[in-house]
Amino acid sequence: MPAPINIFKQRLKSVDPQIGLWVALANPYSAEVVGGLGFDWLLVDGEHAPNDLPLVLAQLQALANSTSSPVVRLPIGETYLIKQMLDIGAQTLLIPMVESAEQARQLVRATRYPPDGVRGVGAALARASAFNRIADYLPTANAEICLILQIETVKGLAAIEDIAAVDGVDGLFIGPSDLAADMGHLGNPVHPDVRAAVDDGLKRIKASGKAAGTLATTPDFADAVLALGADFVAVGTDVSLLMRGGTELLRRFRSEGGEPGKGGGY
Ligand SMILES: O=C(O)C(=O)C[C@H](O)[C@@H](O)CO
Repeated sequence: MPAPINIFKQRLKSVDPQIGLWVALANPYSAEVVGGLGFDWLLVDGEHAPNDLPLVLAQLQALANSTSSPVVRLPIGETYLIKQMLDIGAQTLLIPMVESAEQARQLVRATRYPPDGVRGVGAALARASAFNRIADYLPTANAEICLILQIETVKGLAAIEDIAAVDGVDGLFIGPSDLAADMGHLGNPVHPDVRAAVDDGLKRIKASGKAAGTLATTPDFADAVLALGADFVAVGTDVSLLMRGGTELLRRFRSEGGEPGKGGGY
């Protein structure tokens, strides 16, 4: 029996875009709630949500029966973290702040077993191999790993073609918030200059033959990048859904209710 098929990776080859949701409440119960909504993918955020390895594991377990594909974002692209996330069963990783082809090559090697890479062999202990019940996990795991690298600085934008050309990189994700900050528009991911840079970056990623994705902070933003041909787009976050829904509900009964966050949507 081989490693589990990575549905998210497979769907990147289809013409239909994958619509996702950012999951940042850092809780397996709420992850299970959104896991039943029907999004194509759910981003378990290990960078900006208070997620540690055990909590990411609990959310992967909570999503085990969901039709949504879990994508796990690491706080940083460190080899040991990649090893740990793959061993607990993550098959699609999002790595922030990538700015060069050399960095991309190192990240690819961290996701692959030798001789293609340096992933440590611990499958006998790992959820990823169903605790060694998947007899052919080791020879089949590499092919089911999907590596998405984040482009979210001006330097990263300039290196898109070099990064996309690295074998083993399956997609590039443009991070509008950090890109806006690096462009001098902190807190305004929908600034016209940022929007133009995101759109141009997505077009270049597509032209490179790799999958292009982003987090659209407003519905208009989502419509625009989907029209450009983006392959995987997160269209909201669990945190903002809770904040916006709670704010609007309270305002229904109490006029002094607060305002949903203005930080660029979500
Ligand atoms: O830079 C971005 O935008 C992203 O990488 C997504 C954000 O980090 C996400 O956490 C929402 O703020």
